[in-house]
Amino acid sequence: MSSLPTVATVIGSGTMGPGIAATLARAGSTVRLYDISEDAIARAEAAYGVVQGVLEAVDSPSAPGGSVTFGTDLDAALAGTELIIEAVPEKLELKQKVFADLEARVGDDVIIATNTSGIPISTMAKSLTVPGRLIGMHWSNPPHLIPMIEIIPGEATDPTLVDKLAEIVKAFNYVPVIEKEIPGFVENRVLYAILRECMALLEEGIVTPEGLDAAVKWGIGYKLSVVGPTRLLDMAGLDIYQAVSSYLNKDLDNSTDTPQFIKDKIAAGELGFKSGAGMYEYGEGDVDAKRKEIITGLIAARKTLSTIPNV
Ligand SMILES: NC(=O)c1ccc[n+]([C@@H]2O[C@H](COP(=O)([O-])OP(=O)(O)OC[C@H]3O[C@@H](n4cnc5c(N)ncnc54)[C@H](O)[C@@H]3O)[C@@H](O)[C@H]2O)c1
Ligand SMILES: Cc1ncc(C=O)c(C(=O)O)c1O
Repeated sequence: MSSLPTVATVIGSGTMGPGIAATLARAGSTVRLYDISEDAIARAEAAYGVVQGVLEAVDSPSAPGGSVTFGTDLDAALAGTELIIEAVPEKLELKQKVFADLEARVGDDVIIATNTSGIPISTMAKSLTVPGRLIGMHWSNPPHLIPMIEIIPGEATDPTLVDKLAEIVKAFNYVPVIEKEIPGFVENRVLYAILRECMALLEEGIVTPEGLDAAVKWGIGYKLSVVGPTRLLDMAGLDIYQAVSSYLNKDLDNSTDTPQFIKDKIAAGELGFKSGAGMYEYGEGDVDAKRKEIITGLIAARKTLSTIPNV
């Protein structure tokens, strides 16, 4: 019997919600995608066919009976739900307000999973009436393509939820990684360590954005997609790691704040794809074209990687 919930609810239909909902629905769940914004729901509905096409292209597990319904009626979205996945903006107070609204409407046995990028689960759980039902379920963007989910219990999380959620994740053929709670969890700690150094290299004018993207894609990116960092050390030799890290580690960027040039871009309204400029400039149609190239590349890479053994 599948461990998938018969009915699941996704709260927040922005960048992450629609792909999460579609992945569960394709695997067989009845999913209700809820947002406070009518516009966000309309965008998700309009894009649903494309997301389904991507799931088809990567042979995401499919079972009959699954579906997504879209709406702004919270009670309707929660009727009969067994699992709620919260994907509203990364603001502690907002998430806590959402949890209070949810808890007022559902029974104590309903699981609340949060897609937070790194706010500690224990901090969020403090405001819950049933703190044991809250667990971290961190999907990576785009969620319908990146087949790995971090599972993070907080101090109060019911321990049985960890295995239960891991079984749900396996049921749609994703890899669950169970972690201990720490700010940023594992994936974002590693990503933000890389991004911190990358931004410092750009700020100091050591390399161009194009050069940096090429060096990371074809150097560490390509290699790390096949060999994880631990195995990489065995491949390189621990003695080499010691020799290099003994002089390099102290030279690496250790700033604790966001770089000023990024803050300046944000102040100028340059947020990336969503505003037509960011690290790069985008002309008419460029953003759509880049999004398409990225999705096409991720589909091709996932297909290839799925044929390669874990080394
Ligand atoms: N974007 C990413 O790459 C990414 C990756 C992994 C995890 N996350 C995390 O997932 C969560 C959502 O991120 P996102 O990028 O999808 O955000 P987003 O801003 O794109 O979308 C959030 C959606 O939540 C809706 N919303 C706001 N308040 C709400 C409420 N009270 N009830 C219901 N809906 C509400 C908004 O209308 C919006 O559509 C965040 O915690 C984020 O850190 C994001
Ligand atoms: C820059 C950045 N920050 C956070 C996340 C996820 O929490 C992602 C991602 O999933 O890709 C990201 O790119």
